[in-house]
Amino acid sequence: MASLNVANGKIDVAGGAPISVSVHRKVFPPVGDRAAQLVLKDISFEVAPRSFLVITGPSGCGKSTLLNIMAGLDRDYDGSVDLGPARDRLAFIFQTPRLLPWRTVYENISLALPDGDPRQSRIAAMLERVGLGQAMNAYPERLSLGMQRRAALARGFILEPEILLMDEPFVSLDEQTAQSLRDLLLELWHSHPTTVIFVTHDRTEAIQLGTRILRLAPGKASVVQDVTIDLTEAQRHDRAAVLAEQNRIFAA
Ligand SMILES: Nc1ncnc2c1ncn2[C@@H]1O[C@H](COP(=O)(O)OP(=O)(O)OP(=O)(O)O)[C@@H](O)[C@H]1O
Repeated sequence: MASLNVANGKIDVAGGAPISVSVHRKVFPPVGDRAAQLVLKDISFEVAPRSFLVITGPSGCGKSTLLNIMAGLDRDYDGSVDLGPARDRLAFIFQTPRLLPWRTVYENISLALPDGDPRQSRIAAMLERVGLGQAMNAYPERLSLGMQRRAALARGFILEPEILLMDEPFVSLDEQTAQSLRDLLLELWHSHPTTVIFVTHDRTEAIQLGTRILRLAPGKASVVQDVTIDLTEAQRHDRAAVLAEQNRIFAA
């Protein structure tokens, strides 16, 4: 298994097989009066194991479509995705937390695992870790959206995935709650190293989280920018450093 070394706040990634993505064309067929739409064209990239790739760009540029293709949820495209041996250890955290309302928080996490799986014994600790120790026997309707998203993080990380796909998981939260969830995600990622592919339209979030950013643009159907983010953990929490990086990247 690859190792993750955290030294001086920087993350060095080593070992494992990269993910390889090559989408020649993704076209949505015509719907009603709407003509067929070319959404993705000639997109090829590799993702290093244990890296944190952010796919960003404005609404409608094709971020979710690309993520769904990578997840195998959309197979109607021209191209190929090779997740390597990690393909069997994949988790997906969606924009909506997707908790079953008739199950407690604990049961929602438990249902993600087979009966008798040794990871079942780690659920309570994981819920403590994400700040839901007091809420594990509550039903989702009693939780705030931020707490539901903590539960979704717990359900994703309890699987100990090799690949974690996340589609705008912190959207529609107030900034303080979103920031606390971003901090939690980075903590979980450091202690449970995995390849993360994270979709967001939020440029600040992209820079705070990613080790690399792929930017899509509306109407282009392809990657317009592919940049490495080389910030320390301290810099990721420093507004001025994030803003400077934001100007460097997105002004280009
Ligand atoms: N099932 C579908 N059928 C037809 N068109 C679709 C379908 N899903 C997405 N599209 C269109 O494809 C384009 C890209 O959509 P996609 O959801 O991938 O964008 P996005 O960048 O993730 O946007 P957002 O941030 O708003 O979720 C949009 O124009 C959208 O309307």
